[in-house]
Amino acid sequence: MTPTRDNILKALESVAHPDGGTLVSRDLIRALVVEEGMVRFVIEAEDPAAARALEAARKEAEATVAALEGVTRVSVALTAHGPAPKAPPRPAPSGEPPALKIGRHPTSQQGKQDLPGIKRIIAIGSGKGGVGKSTVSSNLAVALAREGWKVGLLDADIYGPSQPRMMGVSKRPASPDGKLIIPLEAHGVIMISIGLMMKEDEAVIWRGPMLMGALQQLLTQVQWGELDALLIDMPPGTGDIQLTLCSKFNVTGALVVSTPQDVALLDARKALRAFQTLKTPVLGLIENMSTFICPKCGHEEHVFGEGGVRKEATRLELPFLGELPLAVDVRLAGDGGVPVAATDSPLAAPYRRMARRLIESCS
Ligand SMILES: Nc1ncnc2c1ncn2[C@@H]1O[C@H](COP(=O)(O)OP(=O)(O)OP(=O)(O)O)[C@@H](O)[C@H]1O
Repeated sequence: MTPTRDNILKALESVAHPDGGTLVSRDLIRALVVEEGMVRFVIEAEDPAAARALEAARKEAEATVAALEGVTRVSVALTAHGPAPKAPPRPAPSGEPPALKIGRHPTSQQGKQDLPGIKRIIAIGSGKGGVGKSTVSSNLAVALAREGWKVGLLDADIYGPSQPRMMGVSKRPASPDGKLIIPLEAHGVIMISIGLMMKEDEAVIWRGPMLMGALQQLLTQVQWGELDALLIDMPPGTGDIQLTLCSKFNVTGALVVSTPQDVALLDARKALRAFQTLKTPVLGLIENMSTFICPKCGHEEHVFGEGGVRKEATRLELPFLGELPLAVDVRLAGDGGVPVAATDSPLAAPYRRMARRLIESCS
């Protein structure tokens, strides 16, 4: 059997850290590479002293992996990423926001972190890309704000941050002291996007630890103020952002968006399972692109199938928050920077209903 990344990490869950927990639970395994039978990885300690204390754990990790079926060679290195106390960060010049510390590992936390002043953190995820997760996030944020909630929206979709376009903002957020980031406001929603924090031509290949550091900064360094809910537009699929968010922060719950199409539902199940594994309650399933009503003749077509997400919610005994139609005006509104939920269009109604259902279920 060829060893996989997953079964190596599983095996490493048994290797204890001298200060409690394991190498895996403390998130110290980096750069795990599996090439046929050859396995290489790094155990990254806080500082050189901690690295020395981990030598026995390194040997145990090596032996544990070497004992796995299919492993022919193992190489485990110990590194320390904080060789000397760092100088305090220089404030960014002239009110510029601090650069996201790409490459920085998240500051370790004991237990899950609350965000002061924020009553609820709600992750909006999907299994598959392109099912409308960002469209739903912006419209739901606006609809909740119209219902009287103070709402924040964090666009954490590093693969394609679309909230600046959908919410109609493009300004780089300011930071008078170079540390706290002042969020922007659009359509009654306080927002920040990972896209607004990066220079336009900055091509970044994000690795897990980089993402985690950047996400942690956006959650903790943005001056969110008092919020009834902070909605987080997650990248599609399951990955490091989901893992960091749900394991390091007290996430109230997750909403999962899917189209009724079978393939999208299959992926949505994976996202649901991942949230459940991370012990994050699923607050509801949302069906996007449920039905298409021809604006010319009024004919209704179930382009991606009918009622699939509702059925799935019933099957899994999870709340179903509603169906959202596929409509050209929803796309045009999003492309134009004014979510349809912020307008008087009849298409705002399903988002309003969804917002009311969510508020009800939270009270
Ligand atoms: N209900 C809808 N009616 C019409 N167009 C829609 C609807 N929902 C989403 N779209 C359009 O589909 C495209 C993809 O939507 P969106 O970016 O919200 O999806 P996503 O799941 O966030 O995608 P990604 O995987 O890129 O993050 C966008 O052009 C959006 O305007």
